Amino acid sequence: MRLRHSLVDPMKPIKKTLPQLLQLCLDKKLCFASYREPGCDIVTLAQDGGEPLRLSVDHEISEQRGFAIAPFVESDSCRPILISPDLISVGDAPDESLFARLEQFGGNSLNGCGDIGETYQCDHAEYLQEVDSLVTAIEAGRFAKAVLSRVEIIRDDIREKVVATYIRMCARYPHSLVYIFQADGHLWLGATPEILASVGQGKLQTIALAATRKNTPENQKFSAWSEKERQEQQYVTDYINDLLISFDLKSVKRGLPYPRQAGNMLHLCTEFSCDSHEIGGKLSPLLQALHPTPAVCGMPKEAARTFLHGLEKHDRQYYSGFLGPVNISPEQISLYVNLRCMQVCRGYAQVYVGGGITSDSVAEDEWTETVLKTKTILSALDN
Ligand SMILES: C=C(O[C@H]1C=CC=C(C(=O)O)[C@@H]1O)C(=O)O
Repeated sequence: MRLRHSLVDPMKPIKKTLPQLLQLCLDKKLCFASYREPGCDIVTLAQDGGEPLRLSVDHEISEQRGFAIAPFVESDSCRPILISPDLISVGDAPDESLFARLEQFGGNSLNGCGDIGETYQCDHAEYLQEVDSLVTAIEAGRFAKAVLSRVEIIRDDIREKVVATYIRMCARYPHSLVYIFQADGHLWLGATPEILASVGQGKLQTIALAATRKNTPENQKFSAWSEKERQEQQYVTDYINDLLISFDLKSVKRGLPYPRQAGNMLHLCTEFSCDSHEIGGKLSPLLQALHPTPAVCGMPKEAARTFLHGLEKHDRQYYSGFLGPVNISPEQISLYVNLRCMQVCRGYAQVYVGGGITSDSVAEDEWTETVLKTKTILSALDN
């Protein structure tokens, strides 16, 4: 009897894949990030050495190169950091040689999912009460809008599912920045639709994004959106508009609001752009003034921030901070607000969601909206 030739040539090494590259970065406890911007290839970058660069106010972001991550509020366990690109892989078929190089890279036992201790998870009834106390404060004239957030804890060890979830999210959310990063004791992944600031091809761009509906053909028409929803987004538009004027940017162009897709949802969006030369190569002062916008904090900013600080019992950490690639492609910066995201820890994971509250908010509807937002991550986690 003659044996048939095997279809696999035993002498030819089997090509390794992007999921294997990402798993190697996780297992070696490297500082790394992988991301996919709308319409672009997946980019993976890894750093040789276990600690990311800590960013401070002295670092002008446009002079850096790497994947930048900034928290909502800086703390000892959550700092603004930059992962350096000692190795870059573009696309989903990484070159074989990258695996050998990665094997030589040094990681850090502190990287990867730490056990930071579960964050406070407020339940349905408590969330409704928090919305009501915000509405009361708004009616008393303390501020006009505040963005309340909460955490949903998954009591399961999902570390083995992280890479597959990220790959699924890349396929499912073509309109979002999809990312995974591991650094400084943190492991996060997310799919965010909100550009905070992007610079490239001579343009600076940002958007005012707020108000949420399910993605249906009817909701894709601006006319379907209520006065409450339009007002909720208008606060963000006015804030960004005034801020760009205060920076004396003369070439600012502003579009009309339209419903913009974000996974299974739509948000109202107004696009802003101006000539990037007007900021004279200095993006950091603008970022510091811009962030957090009323899409994640409130209006006026300080009054809302102070009230939220007293109300929310969890630490937002990197949720509603911002992150993205800085000069990975030359002179191209894309920073997104960190929404629709999950922090992976040893034995559990935490999904962060929030929503804008105004005087017309109905507490139960606000809860339902946050449940919808958790689905961005949870549906990709399951299958
Ligand atoms: C704060 C979040 O979303 C913001 C962005 C778009 C729509 C929002 C809203 O409808 O409230 C939020 O302002 C979040 O997803 O956690």
